[in-house]
Amino acid sequence: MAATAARISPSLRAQAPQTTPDDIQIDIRNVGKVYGTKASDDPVVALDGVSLRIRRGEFISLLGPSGCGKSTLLGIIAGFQAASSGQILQDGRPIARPDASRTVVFQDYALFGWMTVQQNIEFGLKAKGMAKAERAEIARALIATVHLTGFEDKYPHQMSGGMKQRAAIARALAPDPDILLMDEPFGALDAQTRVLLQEEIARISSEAGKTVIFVTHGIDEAVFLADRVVVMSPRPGRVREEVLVPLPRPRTAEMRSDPWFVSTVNDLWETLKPEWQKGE
Ligand SMILES: Nc1ncnc2c1ncn2[C@@H]1O[C@H](COP(=O)(O)OP(=O)(O)OP(=O)(O)O)[C@@H](O)[C@H]1O
Repeated sequence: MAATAARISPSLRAQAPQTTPDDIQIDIRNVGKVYGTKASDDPVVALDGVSLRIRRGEFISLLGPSGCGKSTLLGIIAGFQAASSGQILQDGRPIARPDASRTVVFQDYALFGWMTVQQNIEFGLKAKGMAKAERAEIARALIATVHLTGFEDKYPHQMSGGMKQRAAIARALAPDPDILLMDEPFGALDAQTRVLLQEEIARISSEAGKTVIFVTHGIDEAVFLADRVVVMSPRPGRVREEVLVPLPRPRTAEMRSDPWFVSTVNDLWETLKPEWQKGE
């Protein structure tokens, strides 16, 4: 079963937003996932009894050691795969398949190599039958949002990792999804680019008012970005604890030296270190 809120101090708990049923956008109910259920396979229990309720507009970081089921959970929320038990509701309806209300940003950018930045961003809109002028305008605005103006006609191989990930974020935002799912999106980037993109995704997600679920191994990244950090246990993945982040928005670089930020990152590291070491 999910252990919840063990780390939330009474003073922070008082600051936690009051949640009404209408605010809940994603309701993860006792979800389990077992891989390899054929007789010839050794079953792998990736998730066991995960329950989590996510508010509209909330930024959730899913943090945990390698193999704890973070990507599996994200994939079930996306609709790419089914849960073995339990269910996930979006606005009260079970998620059964991928749809444009939830888009995903992956670590490896997943851009089409034969398309320019502009074409990549327009791709989903074109598939929906949107007129050329309208989709070009949406793409132009998003290109400006992710600071790629001037690179519209570049192909992915002509850009750095950080630029490709900006383009991938713009492409994910193009259909105007309600929910943005991000699976270690900055994992392949160098440390400096990572920090810059963290600040940008914090800005973009609050400006756009999206619900974001952000999978990461990075403790400081998880805390810097989130309204709530959900810490998962080693496999089988369960919700082990949750940390409410009281830092105001917009998040700024100086907050990384805020005493609460520093001590929370250190506490989480102390908690997770033995598991990280075991997983090495
Ligand atoms: N298609 C699959 N078939 C069998 N086992 C799988 C499959 N996908 C994932 N697993 C196993 O399920 C467990 C959870 O994997 P998952 O990728 O969800 O974890 P994760 O927390 O995202 O890991 P990482 O941080 O390393 O990406 C792992 O033990 C993994 O080997």
